[in-house]
Amino acid sequence: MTRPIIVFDLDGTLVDTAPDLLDSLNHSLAASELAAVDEAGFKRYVGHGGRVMIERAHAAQRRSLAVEEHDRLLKLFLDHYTDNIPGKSRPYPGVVEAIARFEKAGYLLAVCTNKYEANSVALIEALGLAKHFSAIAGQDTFAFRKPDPRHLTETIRLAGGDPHGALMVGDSQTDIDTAKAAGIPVVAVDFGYTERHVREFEPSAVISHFDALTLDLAERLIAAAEG
Ligand SMILES: O=C(O)COP(=O)(O)O
Ligand SMILES: [Mg+2]
Repeated sequence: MTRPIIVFDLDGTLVDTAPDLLDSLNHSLAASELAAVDEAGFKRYVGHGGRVMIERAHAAQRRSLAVEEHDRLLKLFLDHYTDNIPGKSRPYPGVVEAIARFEKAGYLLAVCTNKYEANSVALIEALGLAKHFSAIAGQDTFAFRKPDPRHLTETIRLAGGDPHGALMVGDSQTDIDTAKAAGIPVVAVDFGYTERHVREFEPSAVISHFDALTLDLAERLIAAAEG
C-alpha cells in the first residue's frame, strides 16, 4: 500500500514568515514611494505570492502599476527576501515534533505553497527541515497553483503519495478551497495569515497548536474522506 501523506502549506502554517515577508514587501514598495504596509494589510495581501502582494498593496493605495514597474518591484522583493533567508522566520511551536511523529509512523511529508519554489526550498533548508520532505512544490513548480487542486494532487504524486491517502494542513481559505476541490480532507491552523477566522471556510478540523495534529486525527480524517 502507498504510504499516507501529509501536505503542508508553508507561510503561516509551518513557518512564521510574516516579519520577513513584510520587510521585503515594504522594501520593494518604498522604491515606488508607496506607504509601508502594516500587519493587518499583510494578512489581506498574502496568499498568492509576491507578485500579488505587490499588486494588492498598489490597489489599496489607489496606485496604478505598469507591467515593467511590477516586474522591477517583484525583483526587488525577491532579491531582498532571498538575501535575508531565514531572517526572523521560525517553525511554529510543535512543528518539529509533529514532523517526527508522522515520519516515525511511516507518513510521507510534502509542502505545497504559493511562494516561489526556490525561496521555499532555501527557507526549509536554512531551517534544517528539508530532509523530511519528499516534495516541495511552489507556485512556479507546475503550470497551476493553489487554489487549483492540481497543485495539491501533483505535489502528492511528486512525493510518491496517493491523493486517496492524503491530508492537507493550511492556514488560509486558499488552502481549504484547494483541498476541498481535490476531495482531500484539510486541517486548518488558526494562527496563520487570514483576515477572517479559518472556521468560516469550513475545514475538516481546526487546530490551535501542532500538538493537536495527532496520528489519530490524521487517520480519522483520511479514513472518513475515503468513506
Ligand atoms: O507567500 C504567499 O503569498 C503564500 O504562501 P503559502 O501558500 O505558503 O501560504
Ligand atoms: Mg499560508
